[in-house]
Amino acid sequence: MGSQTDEKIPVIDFTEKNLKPGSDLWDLACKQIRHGLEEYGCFEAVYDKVPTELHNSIFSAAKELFDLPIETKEQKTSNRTGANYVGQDPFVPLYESLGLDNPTSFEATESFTRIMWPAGNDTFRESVRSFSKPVAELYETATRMVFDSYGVGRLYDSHIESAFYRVRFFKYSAPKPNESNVGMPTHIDMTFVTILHQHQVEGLQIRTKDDKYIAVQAKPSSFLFIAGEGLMAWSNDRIRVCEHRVILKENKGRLSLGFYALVNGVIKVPEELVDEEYPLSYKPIDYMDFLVNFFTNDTVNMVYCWGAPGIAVVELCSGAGVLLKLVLLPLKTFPLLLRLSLLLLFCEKAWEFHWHNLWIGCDFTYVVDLFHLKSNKVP
Ligand SMILES: O=C(O)CCC(=O)C(=O)O
Ligand SMILES: [Fe+2]
Repeated sequence: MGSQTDEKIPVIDFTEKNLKPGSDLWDLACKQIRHGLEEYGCFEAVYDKVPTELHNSIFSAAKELFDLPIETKEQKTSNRTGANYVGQDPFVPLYESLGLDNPTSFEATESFTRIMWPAGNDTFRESVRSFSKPVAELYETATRMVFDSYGVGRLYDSHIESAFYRVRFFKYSAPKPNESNVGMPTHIDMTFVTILHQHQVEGLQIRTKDDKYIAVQAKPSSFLFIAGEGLMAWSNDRIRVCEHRVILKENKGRLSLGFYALVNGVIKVPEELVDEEYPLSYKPIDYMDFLVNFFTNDTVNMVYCWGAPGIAVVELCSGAGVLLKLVLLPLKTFPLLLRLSLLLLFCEKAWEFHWHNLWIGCDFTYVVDLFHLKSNKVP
């Protein structure tokens, strides 16, 4: 299960000067994007508005941020849900991450920077802003193409007006000998769209429909546009939500960035996307409410697995937008009574969350029904 494949994700060249709405090149790119999103939940954008110097400066900024003491990184920086620091987590021991809201705004980046560095850090602030502006433009152009490709360009302006952006910095430490090299297990993002940008050390992998993984190369000009649950719901399930993971094969530490596009409003399936083949699948979703509910309900859902050599505990909530966590613990850690109560808790949660397609393999790799928008589904 989960072997690698040489299949290729569609690559769209955004450096092409003639890529203008209405041109043949634009129409072709729209088709390729739609194919990428429907088949893989993603496509790769080649983009030159983040030159190598900027690529290097944003990752130096990321490094400087992660080098701060944990207590500094743990401070509250935003009133929005899901921007908080995640780290020192036994479920994802190699992983650390931190979100910065409104990364194109001077005020927001200055306020974040002053919380982290009370004496100020103009280089950090300006690196974040200079990186986020062109990436926001990339998001906007690519999203216009997505809307055009479904014939709903009329809805594009209002969508962009309600967009809300966040940058999330990711850091992975190199696995120690005998430690798992899973940086982040397979999951989906609760964003509308995430644009991922890697630095030097590869690790990002995309899960295909037939349960193979495509490794995404780390190049300064490469940005991976991945569909979160929001875009999947908006498209009435035509677009596949992108399942992805991070595996650290190079035995080196790794930095990466996520540009999150969220929606400050209601996601509603456009009427053009409802037909006999795709009957309406989602009720309107107040997206911020959906995130707030998810994170504040403090859902700790455990999946318990009997049998040697261990016990798998999957927790479905964390502040990072990380939706799935896995840990292996020796069976002897759990006395019989605790095992029984975990099993009961699991059955109850499985029922509550409609995990229809849950299974756990004997090697403790697993797939849980990952989706969180179940309560918004039209029955
Ligand atoms: O590190 C990466 O490239 C991706 C991280 C990720 O998918 C996540 O934290 O949701
Ligand atoms: Fe992710």
